Amino acid sequence: MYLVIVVIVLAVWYCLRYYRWLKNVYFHVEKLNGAPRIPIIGTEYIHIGVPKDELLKRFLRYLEKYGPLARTWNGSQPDVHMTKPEHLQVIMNKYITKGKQYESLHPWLGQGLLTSKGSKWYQHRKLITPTFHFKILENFMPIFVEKTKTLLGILDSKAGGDICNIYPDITHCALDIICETAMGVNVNAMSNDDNKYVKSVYNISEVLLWKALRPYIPYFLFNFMKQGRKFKEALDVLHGFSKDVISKRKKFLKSKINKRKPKDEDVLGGRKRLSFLDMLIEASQDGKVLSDTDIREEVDTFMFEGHDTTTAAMSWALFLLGNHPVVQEKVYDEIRSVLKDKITPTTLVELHRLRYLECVIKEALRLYPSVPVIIRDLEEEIEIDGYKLPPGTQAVLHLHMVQRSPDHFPKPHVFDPDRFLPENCIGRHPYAYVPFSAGPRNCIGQKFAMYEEKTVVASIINRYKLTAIESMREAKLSTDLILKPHNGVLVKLERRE
Ligand code: HEM
Repeated sequence: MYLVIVVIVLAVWYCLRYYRWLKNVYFHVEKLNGAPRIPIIGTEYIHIGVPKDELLKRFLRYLEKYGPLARTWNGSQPDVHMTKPEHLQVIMNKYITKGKQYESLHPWLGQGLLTSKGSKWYQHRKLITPTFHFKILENFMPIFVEKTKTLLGILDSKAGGDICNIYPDITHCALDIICETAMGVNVNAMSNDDNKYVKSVYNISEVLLWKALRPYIPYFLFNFMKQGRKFKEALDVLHGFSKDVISKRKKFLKSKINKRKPKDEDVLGGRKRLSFLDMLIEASQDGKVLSDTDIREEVDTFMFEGHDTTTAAMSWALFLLGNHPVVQEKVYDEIRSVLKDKITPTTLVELHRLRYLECVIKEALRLYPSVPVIIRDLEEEIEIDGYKLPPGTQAVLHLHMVQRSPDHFPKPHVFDPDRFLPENCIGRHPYAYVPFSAGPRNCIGQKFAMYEEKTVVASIINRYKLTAIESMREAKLSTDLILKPHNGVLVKLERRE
């Protein structure tokens, strides 16, 4: 008898919930175009069996068919895909809570800047913003230069020979740069990519993508699977490493304060500049403002956001230059006129004078944005293009599609750095080009990224003539967590002198 009552109550409760969902969510979202929804799995079937290098292409076709505002269903959860600058402008400014899909990053990054929300995000963003001031970034120039010179040494051994893939070398260089600037430690990824920390960064990114493509696997099951165990192993190494660095750094900085007259050389492992970690420890006021966990989460976030993104951006820029010899020579001429006989740029003034190179880097980020998609949680109802989107909808903002819109970029698939000459930007919609996002949650590291990219790319073009092996048409796009060239960057390198 009791069982019958329980079943009836549950059935009524379920029917009411279902009715509410139909009325408040389903009927509104179904007004948008999209593939037919199947109960329980929604439209997830559209990704099943699609290889990694086909995912983005397939989805672009979906958006071409159903866009500019299209819907998919992740079970009963609606995702609305937006492809116009006007959509991005509204969402990026009004909604600052990240989409539910970012939850897979929580075990690694916790509540760091990228993933946190509400007042915690706001306070941390306010606290951390000054550490990205260009005056502070200027102190990182010697690190960019030192790592770039090591990279050139590695590329020298590949020049004049067979076809080589420079993507792994660029990745190691970016990792060395971010480890030293974020934590003040050298992991020597360029000389030893067998390093446990470096390997764990690769492993965790790989597993995160694997899991993102399988939202139907619950976490309790995932933890017992091979991929789940690999994730846990990598996580232990990464957290262990950053905790260890933080505690050593704290002790060191404390002992420095206690010394009456610290020598300059003591400040940072023989260097005067401070790493992001040192600045966070200073701002933490002995745990009153930032706890040790807060600090670790922010440092891990810099590690995650600050190396794969710049690697992809530098690699795509080099790939495009390798495909466009006339543009490459124009960049080379500019570099020679700014650097004269120097191997690498060493000051911000020199970087600012590399204006045409900046246009190249911007155009590369237009065609191949490192972060092709951003997701926001619509916490309140919104009306967009005449459609009512209920609270809880995930707004999926397709930067790569917006940036290839013929309405804003004539011949959008053609590589043309002149689009970014100041006179050609006049009148362009401010949200037609947003590789670093826009609004309150834009990329805090965009200046850092631009300085790093300019230093590395200028130095490579200054030393070698690059010929790309794959054309733009041939190159396959791999949507790991970021947009990468599926086969790496295959080139022939020829020393210029
Ligand atoms: C070419 C290189 C880069 C690109 C294209 C890029 C792009 C982006 C984008 C699109 C976002 C917004 C993500 C979202 O809303 O989901 C973002 C956020 C962020 N980026 Fe970058 N990024 C780059 C480099 C960097 C670097 C070098 C750092 C740090 C050293 C960094 C740190 C961050 C952080 C902390 C956030 C979160 C900011 C917040 O929510 O307040 N990024 N980035």
